[in-house]
Amino acid sequence: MRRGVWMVLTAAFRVSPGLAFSCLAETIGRLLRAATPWFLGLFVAGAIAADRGQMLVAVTALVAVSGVQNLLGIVGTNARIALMERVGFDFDAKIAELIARVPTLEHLESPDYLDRTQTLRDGQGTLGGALNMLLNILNNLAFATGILVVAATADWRLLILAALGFPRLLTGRWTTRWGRAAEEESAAPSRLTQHLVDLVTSPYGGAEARVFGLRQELRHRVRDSATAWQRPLVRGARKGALLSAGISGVFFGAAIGVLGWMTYDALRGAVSVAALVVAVTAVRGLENVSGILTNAVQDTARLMRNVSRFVWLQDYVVQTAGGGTSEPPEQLESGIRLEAVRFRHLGSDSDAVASVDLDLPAGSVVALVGENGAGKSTLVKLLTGLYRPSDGRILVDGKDLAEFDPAAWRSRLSGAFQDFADFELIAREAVGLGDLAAVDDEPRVHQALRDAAAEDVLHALPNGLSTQLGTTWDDGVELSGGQRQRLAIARGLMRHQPLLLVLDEPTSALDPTTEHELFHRYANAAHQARTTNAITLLVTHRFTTVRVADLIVVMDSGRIAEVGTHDELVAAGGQYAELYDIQARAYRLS
Ligand SMILES: Nc1ncnc2c1ncn2[C@@H]1O[C@H](COP(=O)(O)OP(=O)(O)OP(=O)(O)O)[C@@H](O)[C@H]1O
Repeated sequence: MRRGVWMVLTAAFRVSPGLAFSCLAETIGRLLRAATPWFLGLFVAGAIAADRGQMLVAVTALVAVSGVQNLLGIVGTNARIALMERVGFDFDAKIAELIARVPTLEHLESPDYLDRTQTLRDGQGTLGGALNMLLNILNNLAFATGILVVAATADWRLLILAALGFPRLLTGRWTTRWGRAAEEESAAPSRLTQHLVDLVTSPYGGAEARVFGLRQELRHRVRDSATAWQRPLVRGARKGALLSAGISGVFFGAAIGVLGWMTYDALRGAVSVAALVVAVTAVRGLENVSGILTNAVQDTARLMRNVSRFVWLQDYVVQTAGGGTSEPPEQLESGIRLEAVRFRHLGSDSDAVASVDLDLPAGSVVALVGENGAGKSTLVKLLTGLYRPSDGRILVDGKDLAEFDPAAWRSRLSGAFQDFADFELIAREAVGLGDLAAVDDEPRVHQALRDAAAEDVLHALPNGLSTQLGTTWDDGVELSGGQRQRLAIARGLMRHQPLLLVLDEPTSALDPTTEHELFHRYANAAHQARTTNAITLLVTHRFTTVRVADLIVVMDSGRIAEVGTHDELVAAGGQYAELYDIQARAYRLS
């Protein structure tokens, strides 16, 4: 809890010390407001004693308190709004930075992680809101403390009234529990109402509703589910209101008793009239004290819920962000070797990659084939450092991949993936981002487009490389799935001389002939550029496109089923030969 509060406070003072101090103006204003009964008492005492000086001082103080409190309120509120926004942005930036700092991808596939980060992202504003809550708590506590001090100095009996509000503090928990139970009870009907409303208002559902004459029926169902949704909430709110009214009744009953007792003492001269005036004017404030404390407890719990998600993300990043510090080699000497590499996805009960031993020689073109779910993409993610092996080692020129700085290793990779990112930027950037340093280098971008056989995509763009992609933007154009994929491939070919070029089914949206042609291009380019000793790894489940690879690796259920050249594997008559034959025949038939 302390860490959360400290985090919000330090963020506020770091983002803008001036605004952070200005927020305290509101708190001072609340303290002044709490002192109002005391000045009123001073005024009445002056009036009784016919002390004009005291009356003047008291009136001046009352007017000043009211004016200054308003002024401080305005300064504080404006500062609070500006600061909330800035703290919110500061946390947004931190969340994005923290998420990006995790070098692997496993977390992005974990339901628990996704649930938590989704809530965190949904509630990004609420981290700015956490500051708001903190300031509310501070201001309200300042008022409560002020009014308690004023009451205690006026007459001890007023503290009985303050104490009588405390049942509210205890019953606050019941109200929260009722509220939560009501929310749970109404969650399903609420979703149903939303679903029915969507059905009626969406073009597809709307069409069926009309064709099948369901409009009347759906209207009744919406009404019934909306009633079922609201009923528990209304019931919960009514119970809470009744309880609160009961506590207020007890409080005001006691207040009448205490004030009557004090009036009796005042008539006897045992209590000053000033104290009586303070008591009368402080009653309302004293009733609020318990409400303020109840809210403070509830707001603190909400604040901690918001901040604790951020603290969780920070801790998670610290736990997972480890990695080596070594630099990868400039050029591969022997290649990459996998030794008994095993990987299991979080929450899965079987290995996606099971004890794989494999040599990828430097300078080779390797094709990784296998049926859906064989483990190809998982192996690629292990090689690119996006997953860490559950067991075993990946050696790059004999050195464990885990020893390399993850960012340095990734800077020496290049590739295109089946789940490619769809950058809605101008075309030059959408390709050039493959090598950030060359993002504005048009000749390089053109070369990458040529290498990816994507020149024809460029011809389809009205403003060439300056065309905005994505129709949600002004003058943006929409490309087909295949065109977008070719731009992604071009992006993957931007980086010069990577140590490992991975093409993980980047051609899945293309027809087999184009894929075949593209792979020939890559293989030729890789063979010509052998001086760099880079490994080109092409992943596909189309066996017919991989003949030219130096090495074909067949995966099956997470294991290496076969390794060899096309001729060797065909001669072996195993899985590759069989599947190659089936696919080649199907291809010839089509
Ligand atoms: N995020 C994940 N969580 C749990 N299991 C996963 C996850 N991703 C993949 N798997 C499982 O791991 C196994 C290997 O998947 P992988 O994506 O590596 O296969 P693949 O050979 O690339 O398949 P495809 O050709 O369909 O792309 C499959 O059984 C798959 O269901």
